[in-house]
Amino acid sequence: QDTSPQMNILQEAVRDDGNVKKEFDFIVIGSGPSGAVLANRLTEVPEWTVLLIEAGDETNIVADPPFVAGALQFTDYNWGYKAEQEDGFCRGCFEKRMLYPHGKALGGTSIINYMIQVRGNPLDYDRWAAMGNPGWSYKEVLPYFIKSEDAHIEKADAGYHGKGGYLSVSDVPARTESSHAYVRAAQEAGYPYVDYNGKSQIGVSYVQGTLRNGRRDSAETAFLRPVRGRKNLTILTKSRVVQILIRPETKEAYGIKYVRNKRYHEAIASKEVIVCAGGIPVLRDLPVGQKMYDHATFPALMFQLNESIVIDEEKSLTDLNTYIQFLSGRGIFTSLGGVESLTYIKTNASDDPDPSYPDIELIYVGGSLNTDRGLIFRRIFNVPQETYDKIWKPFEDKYLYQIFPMLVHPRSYGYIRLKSKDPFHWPKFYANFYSDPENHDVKTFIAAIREVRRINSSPSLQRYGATMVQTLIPGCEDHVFDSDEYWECAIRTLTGTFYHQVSTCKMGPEEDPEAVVDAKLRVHGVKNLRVVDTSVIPLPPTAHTAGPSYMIGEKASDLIKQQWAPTPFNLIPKTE
Ligand SMILES: Cc1cc2nc3c(=O)[nH]c(=O)nc-3n(C[C@H](O)[C@H](O)[C@H](O)COP(=O)(O)OP(=O)(O)OC[C@H]3O[C@@H](n4cnc5c(N)ncnc54)[C@H](O)[C@@H]3O)c2cc1C
Repeated sequence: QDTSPQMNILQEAVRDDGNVKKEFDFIVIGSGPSGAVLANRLTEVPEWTVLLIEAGDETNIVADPPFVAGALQFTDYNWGYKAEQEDGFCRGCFEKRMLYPHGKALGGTSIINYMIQVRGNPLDYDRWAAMGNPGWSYKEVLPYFIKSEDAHIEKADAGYHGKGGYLSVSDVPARTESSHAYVRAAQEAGYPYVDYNGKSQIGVSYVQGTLRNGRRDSAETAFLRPVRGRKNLTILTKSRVVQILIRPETKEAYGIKYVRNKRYHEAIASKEVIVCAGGIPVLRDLPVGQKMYDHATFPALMFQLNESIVIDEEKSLTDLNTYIQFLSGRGIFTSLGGVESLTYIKTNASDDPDPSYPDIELIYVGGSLNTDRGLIFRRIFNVPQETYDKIWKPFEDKYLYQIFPMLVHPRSYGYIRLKSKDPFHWPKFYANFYSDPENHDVKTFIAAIREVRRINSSPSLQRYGATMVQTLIPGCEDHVFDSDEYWECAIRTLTGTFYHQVSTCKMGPEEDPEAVVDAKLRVHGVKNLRVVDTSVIPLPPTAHTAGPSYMIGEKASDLIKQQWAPTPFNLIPKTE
């Protein structure tokens, strides 16, 4: 029984015989980072008409303050998926499942995400290219990252950032004293201060966020709002695509069928249909959804400090000043849900030959799951109330910071299955974390936890008496604290994700049995149909995935212009 609200629409939907057929040059399905960029860039060509179609609604100012990012998961801007129950992880989560939020709004997941902006490691892209995807090496994609960007970063590496692009990437105005202590401590532990979106990634840095004047800069505010007046751009919200129309004889995509206001409609694309729906499988006979990588985390690595230098949410929210500060783009509301700094490390579990290739990202939060007394953060990680009461509650009036290690290159991968042919049925997500035969993913996490402890022992944090919270995770009491067995139990008991599902429509050459699209993002064996979103990413990047998704949108726009533009058009890099 599917209890999704969308089911009701289907039951009530009736065939609309008075279908208004509309024809466009391009139909873009989904308005997340990739789709919004495409809608913007394709309508730069005055001769073209574009329909951008989005299942979710327009957003409003609720999404603006970065600090409330986590709470947006509990609004209608989230499809509300959950991953399936499996044995090897999340054993102690509520219902033994992870929440699997996905944005459903104009702007896609960039409406509910944490705005952490990371491009990835140069090797990520060089490896994509080496897998048979010409055009995707770091040297070739870097211009697209720069093209999108309007950077406001104090310690930016010269030559790596853009000015005047649509997407504002900035330092975060809110920084706690504890984050300064942590950044210093990481440097004392041997990590250089880096611009992780610049020359090299390994090191520590304050986080860069997609913020404009301290507010969320989403795919909608950055790429759609400034061009909504274009006559050749039609945006339809609350319109859900249920089918891509394909001529069976020629295998050519020529339009879509969608539901809007409980009626079926069709729209025709004279050139292409472009799927930017964030990896929801819509095709058949190709290995869609067979492989799904994701970035796992462990949400219970906390350290206690002896001074009040972390986020004090209660005090901030009851202080009028907090609201006044936000009006001028300052103060705690500009914090990315508490995320303040990132450290890229290569643990001693890594067997990658390249010394510049991290295997873990450490996300520093100047607070913990108890900063809001278990209201939102606990629910995000599906931590049961009893577990919260045991681990976090006793520290509610203490000062905790938390590190979320993110496994950037997991060997384990999961998959997606359709429940039925009904497009209104939610798919089933199997994350399949920690299932690689050599247990390498778990070993990497354990190595990361030990490295975090080493950083924590540096003088700048010891000055505040930083000590690890050592309450045993329920279910792991039989193990000795800090033994490898204990940590393995802990990370398999409380497990989270950073929501970076990739590879479900993998990019690769035709001879690659896992590939769904080619290096120009055209679906193998179907004409006039592309997939342009994070699902094409062939290997998990050393990044959060919105950054790569904007880049993929930029690059795809040029690929499409190269193929169809009536006159040569402002392409990067220049075509020969
Ligand atoms: C809670 C959360 C926090 C995150 N935090 C970060 C972060 O801090 N930094 C970062 O880089 N990444 C983050 N991510 C990931 C990142 O936001 C996504 O990877 C990125 O937005 C994906 O972009 P996309 O263009 O592929 O698709 P999406 O942004 O997912 O957009 C897809 C759009 O398609 C629409 N759609 C789907 N099906 C249909 C249909 N049938 N008909 C019409 N429309 C449809 C959806 O409603 C949605 O609006 C986070 C993700 C989540 C869930």
